[in-house]
Amino acid sequence: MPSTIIRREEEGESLATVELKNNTVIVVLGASGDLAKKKTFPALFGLYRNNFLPNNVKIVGYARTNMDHQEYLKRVRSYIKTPTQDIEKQLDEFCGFCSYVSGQYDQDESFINLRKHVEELEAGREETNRVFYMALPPSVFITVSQHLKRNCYPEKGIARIIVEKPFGKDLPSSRQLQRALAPDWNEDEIYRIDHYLGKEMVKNILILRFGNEMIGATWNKNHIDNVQISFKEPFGTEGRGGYFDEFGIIRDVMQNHLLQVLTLLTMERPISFSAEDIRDEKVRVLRAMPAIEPRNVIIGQYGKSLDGTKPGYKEDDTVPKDSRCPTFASMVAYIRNERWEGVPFILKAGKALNEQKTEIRIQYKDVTSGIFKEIPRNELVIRVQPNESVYLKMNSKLPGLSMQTVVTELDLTYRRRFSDLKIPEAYESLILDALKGDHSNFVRDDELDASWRIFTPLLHYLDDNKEIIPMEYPYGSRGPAILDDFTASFGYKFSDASGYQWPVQSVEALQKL
Ligand SMILES: NC(=O)C1=CN([C@@H]2O[C@H](COP(=O)(O)OP(=O)(O)OC[C@H]3O[C@@H](n4cnc5c(N)ncnc54)[C@H](OP(=O)(O)O)[C@@H]3O)[C@@H](O)[C@H]2O)C=CC1
Ligand SMILES: O=C1O[C@H](COP(=O)(O)O)[C@@H](O)[C@H](O)[C@H]1O
Repeated sequence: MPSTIIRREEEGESLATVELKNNTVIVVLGASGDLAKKKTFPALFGLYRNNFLPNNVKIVGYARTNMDHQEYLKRVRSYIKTPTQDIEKQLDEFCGFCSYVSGQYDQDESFINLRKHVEELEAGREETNRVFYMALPPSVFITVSQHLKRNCYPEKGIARIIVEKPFGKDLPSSRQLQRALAPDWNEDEIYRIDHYLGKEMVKNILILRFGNEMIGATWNKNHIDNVQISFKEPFGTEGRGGYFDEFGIIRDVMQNHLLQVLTLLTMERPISFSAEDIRDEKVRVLRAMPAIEPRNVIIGQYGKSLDGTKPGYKEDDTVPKDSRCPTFASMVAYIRNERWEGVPFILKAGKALNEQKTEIRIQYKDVTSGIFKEIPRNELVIRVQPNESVYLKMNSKLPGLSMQTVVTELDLTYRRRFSDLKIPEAYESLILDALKGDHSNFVRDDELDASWRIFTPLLHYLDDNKEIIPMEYPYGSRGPAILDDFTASFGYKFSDASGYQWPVQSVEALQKL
């Protein structure tokens, strides 16, 4: 009987989009690391619990750490934390198909050893599909991908390689990485993860835009004054200072996560929801964005909290005492096309701020003046996390006999709107996409190139000009003091909205204002 792979090829099915339902081994390289612990294994377990892993799947961990099978399983169990206690049986089943191989990242013998182990697990299978998940530091991406190709590439099945960011530090290093991967892995086999593309509300952007005439019709420079995309974390780089100092907030979250969000917000309607149609439109809009100009950027670095209880960035032992690394940045991107000419897209990202929040705020233009003395602008807010929601801030008449206006909102708060809500973790959704052969939520090579082109001149400018020192902001604040003037200078109007409170307000209290 011919293998299903051969049949599929004969029938003209592209192997790139084949769903791996059977005969699959997933190898997690870097299985002892932080990413594997926090994201990869919990996501694999989440997929298993929901019956989304291929039938009879095997999961192999690979890392340098020496440990025996039992010790490894103990680790895997400790990685998986769920609030319910009823998972013990499922955890036992999950561990039943997990195993571990220890080896080096730069030695053929180690990878030959890995192959032998995988082959034992595959014994009796006609088709041998292998998914390699690189939960590894970028310094070993290339050597590992080369060793995998040489020693572990399946002869009778589909191979896929999932690569984690960072994909380089600038345009030249990203291209170098691309050139190193390209001879061994074709673009169809590579899945570059940007985990923001797996987030529920980020995946919702195209539906909100293209599935609602009301939103679609106003989605342009004629109606939208400015857009803010904000990423805020209430904790510093504690424990990760060594890694972070080499990258900084712009490379860590802006060039990738926030730019991906911006791209989905601004691309034109794709011909279909297929991966290539979506990615073609994303590349087109990225190519219409000029490089970020340094004069449209502010950078900051957190110092001690005002009450002195939280340490400043440079107090971390792994951070150089004279570090100029930005832990906060805000910058403005523009798009030179008919739809967006002149609209500022304000990106803001920071660590050690006052709250945890990722949101998109679309601020509409002022209504024609005349009948209103002062009336706030409409804002459409897409709250990516936490408390996923979409709300449209709008003006309404205050109930009663007067003609007083009040800011209120059309509110789609997910946890109130949907019962039995379970929002999948971004990594669950992305690993499932990779198993399904769906590249829509992964970064294509030309997309990566276009995104680095937008950021590289700024990054080099900041790296080279040693006299540029980030502005200090206190741990736990909203960022550098200049921030509000900066956003206001690009047209953002902050409206205190006369005591606006969400979710409910008393009419009587508002009448007294
Ligand atoms: N469904 C839901 O979950 C809803 C929740 N709400 C909640 O109601 C509250 C108010 O919401 P909303 O009006 O949208 O948001 P906010 O008033 O909290 O913030 C509006 C924007 O203004 C910025 N900002 C805050 N203070 C200033 C300032 N002094 N000068 C200039 N800019 C400033 C914020 O930036 P920055 O982030 O940098 O501080 C943010 O981008 C929030 O807590 C929101 O979460 C409202 C509606 C629905
Ligand atoms: O990629 C990264 O993202 C996280 C934030 O991810 P989130 O899903 O919690 O929003 C960030 O903390 C980290 O510095 C960065 O490398």
